[in-house]
Amino acid sequence: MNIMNQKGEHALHAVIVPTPAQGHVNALMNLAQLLAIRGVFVTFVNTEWIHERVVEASKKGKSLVSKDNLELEQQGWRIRFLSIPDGLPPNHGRTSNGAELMVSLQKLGPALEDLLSSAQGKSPSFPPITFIVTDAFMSCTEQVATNMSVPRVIFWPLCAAASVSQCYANFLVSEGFIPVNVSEAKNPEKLIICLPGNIPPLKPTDLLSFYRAQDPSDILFKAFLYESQKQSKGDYILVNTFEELEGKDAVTALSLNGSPALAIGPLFLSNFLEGRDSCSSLWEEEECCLTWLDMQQPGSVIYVSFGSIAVKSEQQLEQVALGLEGSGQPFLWVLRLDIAEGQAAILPEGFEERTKKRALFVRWAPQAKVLAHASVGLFLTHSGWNSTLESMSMGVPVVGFPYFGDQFLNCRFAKEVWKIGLDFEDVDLDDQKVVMKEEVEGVLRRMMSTPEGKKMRDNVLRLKESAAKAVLPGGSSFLNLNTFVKDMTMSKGLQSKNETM
Ligand SMILES: O=c1ccn([C@@H]2O[C@H](COP(=O)(O)OP(=O)(O)O[C@H]3O[C@H](CO)[C@@H](O)[C@H](O)[C@H]3O)[C@@H](O)[C@H]2O)c(=O)[nH]1
Repeated sequence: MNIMNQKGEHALHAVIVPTPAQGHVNALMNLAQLLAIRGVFVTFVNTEWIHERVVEASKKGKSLVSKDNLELEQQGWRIRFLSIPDGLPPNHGRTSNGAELMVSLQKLGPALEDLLSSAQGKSPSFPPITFIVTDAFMSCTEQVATNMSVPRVIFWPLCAAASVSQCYANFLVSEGFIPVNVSEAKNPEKLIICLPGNIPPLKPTDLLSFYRAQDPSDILFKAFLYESQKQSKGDYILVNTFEELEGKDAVTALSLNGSPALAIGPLFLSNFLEGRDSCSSLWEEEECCLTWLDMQQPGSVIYVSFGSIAVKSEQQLEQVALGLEGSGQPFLWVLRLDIAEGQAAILPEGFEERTKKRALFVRWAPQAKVLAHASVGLFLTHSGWNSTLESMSMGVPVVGFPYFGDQFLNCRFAKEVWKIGLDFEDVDLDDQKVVMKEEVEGVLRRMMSTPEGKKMRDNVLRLKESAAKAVLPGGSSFLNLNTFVKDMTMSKGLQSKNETM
């Protein structure tokens, strides 16, 4: 790929900075590929902790990223990987202590700027940096973009409604909705209808769960309010959703300063439909589960995964296990690497023996391929936004079992707004409550074998169709991404004009 375009100008060069967590890295890696296909050079900056895991997972899998090959060169497009320390000691429990991680990330600006400046000088095969795409929760990029005089593009990895609620968090403080009073969540008069964007009315418990802390000096509470201030100041806004799902107004509401705001998702879907691997798993994907799925009846398997961060108590996992057993359906369950060692302890006695003819456990699955498999009929999920998007894009209904952050909103919207699934009663009011096996079994049976479940399957199949339309050539997200690249080209032109003035 030539660093000059046909007009003799430098090609575009995007720096992409994800929040260091699986869901965020996946979405932005998919964006990196879609930009690269459109002729943009990409520098992808992970924290060292994430980078080491991607390299390690790719050694065992078939991904193209390795320690010696830190550039992904495929079909003429160029993505370069750089990494930066996250400021925490190596043995820090990053995902279990999100507050310390977030505070540390907020201070990364100077190190990021140093890294990019030295990379600019060292690599003549990459043109000068033209813009930074920053995860909405990486406020440290603000000063870097200003100092480098390049546009700062804010990428929202959440659905538009959750993004709007976060973007307007300081306003919600002034309206008295934050801190969230969980006990008022059932009061119909407490619905939040003051947010812009024509988003459905929100319940207080739909807001990011970090705002439930009643003590405003809580570290996460403060950190998310701080991010909110920075999130309203982007030069361009991109959201991982599609207009047909959430409407244009919800996306436009994310621009408080008149900057363009566009929906470009589901980001993984066009790569998936066109057979491109996202190369961003933090753990090795156990492809063997696909062969197991081949042997199951169409639409019969319940896929169970609670994403990369959510941790359910042992007692809760035991009840989930017994509920799955009682459902009578085959199931594929992702028990993550970090907790899989304790697998014997969390699974009820005799459970593995009793279910061995219809159960498979893996540590990490090729999730999109699993959801696309004809044998999968239901997804029991923590309702992370990527999992929700992947499920609807593959036409698989969901049972939501949220844990934190935006998952409560995603879960409720799946049930009440998009009508593609169910959840468990009252989980959103008290996440300490254990959902018992009878309820787990009951909800799974309602989804798998009642007319109500069939209706939700029909609804999700309609969404599957509109998601594919959105990302394929001529679709809303496809065209929005083209518009974005064109606008970045223009803003580059404007910049060089300003420089010569
Ligand atoms: O066995 C597995 C399990 C998951 N995944 C992938 O991992 C990602 C998980 O993303 P997500 O469903 O969004 O969950 P988290 O990793 O928990 O994501 C965090 O980031 C999301 C985006 O900001 C938020 O919506 C979530 O609430 C937050 O927990 C998805 O792309 C999955 O395909 C796999 O590849 N294999």
